[in-house]
Amino acid sequence: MTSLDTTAVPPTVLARPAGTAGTLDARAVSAWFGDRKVLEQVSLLMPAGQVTALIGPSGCGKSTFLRILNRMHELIPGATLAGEVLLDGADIYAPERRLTAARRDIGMVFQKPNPFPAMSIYDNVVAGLKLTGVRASRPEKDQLVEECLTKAGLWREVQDRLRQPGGALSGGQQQRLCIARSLAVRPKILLMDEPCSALDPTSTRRIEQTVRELVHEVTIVIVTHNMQQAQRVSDQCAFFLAEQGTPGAIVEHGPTEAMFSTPVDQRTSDYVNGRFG
Ligand SMILES: Nc1ncnc2c1ncn2[C@@H]1O[C@H](COP(=O)(O)OP(=O)(O)OP(=O)(O)O)[C@@H](O)[C@H]1O
Repeated sequence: MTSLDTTAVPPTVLARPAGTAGTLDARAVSAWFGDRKVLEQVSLLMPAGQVTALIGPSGCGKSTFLRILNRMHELIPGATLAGEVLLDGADIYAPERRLTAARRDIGMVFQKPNPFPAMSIYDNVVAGLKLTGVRASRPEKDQLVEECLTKAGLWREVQDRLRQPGGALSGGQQQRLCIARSLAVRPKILLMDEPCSALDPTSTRRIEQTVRELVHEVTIVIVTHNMQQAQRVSDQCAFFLAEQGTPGAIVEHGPTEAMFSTPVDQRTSDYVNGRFG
């Protein structure tokens, strides 16, 4: 290594400043499970610093689309896809791009809170660093744990018991711990797949509040079946539909307020007003 060879030393995650939300641009994304096509030419721009809600009836491909956005779809046996996903202009599926880079830049929070139950709250937060090969000193970790738990709205509740297991927290707290864990690698995008569906109304509102607080520094894409939630948290919505055995596609997308008050397509109007789905 020469003194000019900066590429040989990967910058640490901790060197990346917080507040670097990215733009995701899905272009003509199609998806298959075996020979069954489940998504048809889905294109959607998810702008930096905004919350995009993916709405639509069960089975229309929202979760599949979300998994394509951080390269989790390809892990499912028999699953294939076509199209492009650009993160700040660079295709996350480009052959030279490493899978771990996509995962680091694009975090995911799942429907069911999935902290490592026996691991301490502190270790849960820093777990992602190890998985993405990043070393951090103890003071750096201490700082990161406080920062991420604060951003996830959990610090005040757990600051005195950081060494207790993550599994001992309530469901809502566990979900906020998972959000903190995702934030620890400083992602540019956070994908959330029905993050509140297993939570009570109070925990749900707390997560929604967290989403709004976070969006200034991380772009959020959230799947939700809850139309009130979509209206409360999102800046724009995309309505997915898979009609009569056809693959899922976006019927309409746009600013959330317009999608709910003046939808262009009758099917959108029927769905957001609870007439089907
Ligand atoms: N692992 C899989 N293997 C085969 N088919 C799958 C798999 N996962 C999903 N599918 C199918 O792909 C289609 C889209 O499913 P997906 O879970 O993306 O829809 P969704 O809109 O997220 O549904 P829900 O709102 O119920 O979560 C469905 O027909 C589903 O049965």
